[in-house]
Amino acid sequence: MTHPEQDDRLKEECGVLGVYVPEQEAARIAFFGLFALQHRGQESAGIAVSDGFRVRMHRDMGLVNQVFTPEVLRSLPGHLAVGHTRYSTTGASVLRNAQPIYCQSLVGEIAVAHNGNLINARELREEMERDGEHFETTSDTEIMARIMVRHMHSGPEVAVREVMRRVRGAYSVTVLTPKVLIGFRDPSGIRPLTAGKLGEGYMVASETCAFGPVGGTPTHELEPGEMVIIDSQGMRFARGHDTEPGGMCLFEFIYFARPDSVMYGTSLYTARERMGQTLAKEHAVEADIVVPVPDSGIPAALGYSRESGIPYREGMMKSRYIHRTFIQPDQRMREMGVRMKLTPLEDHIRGQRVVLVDDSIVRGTTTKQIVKMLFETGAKEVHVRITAPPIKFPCFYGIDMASKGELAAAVMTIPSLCEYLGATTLGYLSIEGAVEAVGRENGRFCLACFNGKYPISIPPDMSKHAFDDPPEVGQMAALANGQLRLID
Ligand SMILES: O=P(O)(O)OC[C@H]1O[C@H](OP(=O)(O)OP(=O)(O)O)[C@H](O)[C@@H]1O
Ligand SMILES: NC(=O)CC[C@H](N)C(=O)O
Ligand code: SF4
Ligand SMILES: [Mg+2]
Repeated sequence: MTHPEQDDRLKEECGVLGVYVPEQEAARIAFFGLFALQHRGQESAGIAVSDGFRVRMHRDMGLVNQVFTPEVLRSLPGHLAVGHTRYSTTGASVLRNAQPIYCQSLVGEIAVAHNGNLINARELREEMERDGEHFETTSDTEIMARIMVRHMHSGPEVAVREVMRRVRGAYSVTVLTPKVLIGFRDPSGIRPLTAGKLGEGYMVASETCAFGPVGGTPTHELEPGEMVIIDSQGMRFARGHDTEPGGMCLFEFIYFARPDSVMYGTSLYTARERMGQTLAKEHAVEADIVVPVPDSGIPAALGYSRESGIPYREGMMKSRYIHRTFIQPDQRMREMGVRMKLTPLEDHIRGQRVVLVDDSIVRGTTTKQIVKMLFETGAKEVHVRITAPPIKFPCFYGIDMASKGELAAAVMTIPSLCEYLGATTLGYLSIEGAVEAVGRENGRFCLACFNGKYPISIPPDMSKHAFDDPPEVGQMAALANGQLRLID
C-alpha cells in the first residue's frame, strides 16, 4: 500500500461543515456540501447527525461518494449534522482516526470535525492520560473532543473557551451535540471558517463554495478566536479567546481553497488572476504563449497573459478521471504520473516560446516532468512562472509538508533549481506580491512556510505520528532551532 508519507505532492488539509435545518434531513445536505469540500481531503469522509436526542455517525476511508450510499444516508436521521473530509496531519490515515471524532461521557455525547493541526498535542495528551483520560484514536482532534465533552454541562461557550485556553495550533472546528451545532476558529485564524443561512436554518463550512450547491448563503467569516453557536434559539456569535499573532494561511489563497470560494472578502479566482498579473510585472519575459498547468494554474495564467499581452493558450489536457491517490510513489511511476494526468497539445506547443504558469513548486517533480514534456513536444523555450513564493519551511498547521525533507526551494538556489527543472528561466512571485494580490492592505497572514516566521512556535519534537504505536512513518522533517532536520 502507498503510505501517504511517500507521496511527494503538496497535500490538502481537511474540510469541515455543519448544518442545522429544522424539519429537514441534515445528512443529505451535509453529503452534498462535502462534495464541495472534497478537494480539501481525500483519505476519509464522515457525517455525524442528531435528531435532537441521539447522535449517529458514519465514516469510512475513501471519497465522499465511496463512503455514502442512499441507504447509509437514510440510516442517519436528524436535523443537525457535522461532516468532514480528511487529509491526515496528526495520526495515521486509518479508519479509527477518520472524522468526525465521536466522544461520549456521563454528561453527554459529541462529534467533532477539525481542520488544522495542534502544536501541543503531545503534552496535552500526556497530561490528560495522567488524569485518567482514555484515548481511542491517535489523532490530535480527539484531544479537543475530550476537553469539550467534559465541559459541555457548563454550556457550549464555556466548553469552547476551555478548548481555546488549553490547545495551541491551527483549528477550524465544527461540533455537534444532541441539540446544538457549534463552530469555532483558532485565535490566530489560520484556517478558514464561514457561517451563514440555509433556508430557515444555518450552516458553517470551511469554504464558501460549500454553500451554493445546497442553497445556502455565507454571511459571516468567523474572526480569529470567535465561535458560532446554533440551536433552537437561532445563531449567535461569541468570543472564545483574544486574537493572537498570525492570520489566514496564504496558501489557501494561492492553491488550497477552491477558486470559487471567498476569503477575506476576496474571490480566490480574482486573487489568483491578480497574482498572475503581478507575476508578469515582477518576471516579464518575451514569449509567444502563456500556458497554465491545469487546473490550479489557470486563473494565474489568465492574469499573466492579460498583464503581459502574451496570448493565453491551453497547452495540455488534464484527465479528469485519474485520481492522485492512484499514482504510485516510486520515481518511475511518478514520472509516468504526470503523463497519465496531463497530455500535451502538440499543435499549440510546437515551435513556441512558452510561459508555463503554475501555483507552486514543492519538490519540483511535477514541474520538472511538465517542462520535459513540453520540450519533447517541440517547445522552443519554457519559462516557468510560479505564484507561490519559494517554499522553504515545512507547515505544521494542517498542510502536510512536514514530512518533506526535500523542499526544492530550501535546498537549491533559484538558478540551480531552474537548471534542475530544465527550464529556460524561472520566476517566483514575491511574498509582498502575493499578499498584495489578495488585497487586504493590513492583512493578517501566516507566511511561515515562505519566511520561517511561525506565528505559533513549534516544539522540536513535532511528529505526525506522535501517538501511532508502532509509528507508521518513513522519514520526517522537523524544524529545530530554526533548522530543518530529518527525524526517523
Ligand atoms: O511537489 P511538486 O512536484 O513540485 O508539485 C507541485 C504541484 O503539485 C500540485 O499539483 P497536483 O498535481 O498535486 O494537483 P492539482 O491538480 O490540484 O494542481 C501543485 O498545484 C503543483 O502543480
Ligand atoms: N489536515 C487536517 O486539517 C487534519 C486534521 C487533523 N489534524 C487530523 O490529522 O485529522
Ligand atoms: S506554514 Fe504555509 S501552508 Fe502552513 S499555514 Fe502557514 S502559510 Fe499556510
Ligand atoms: Mg497543480
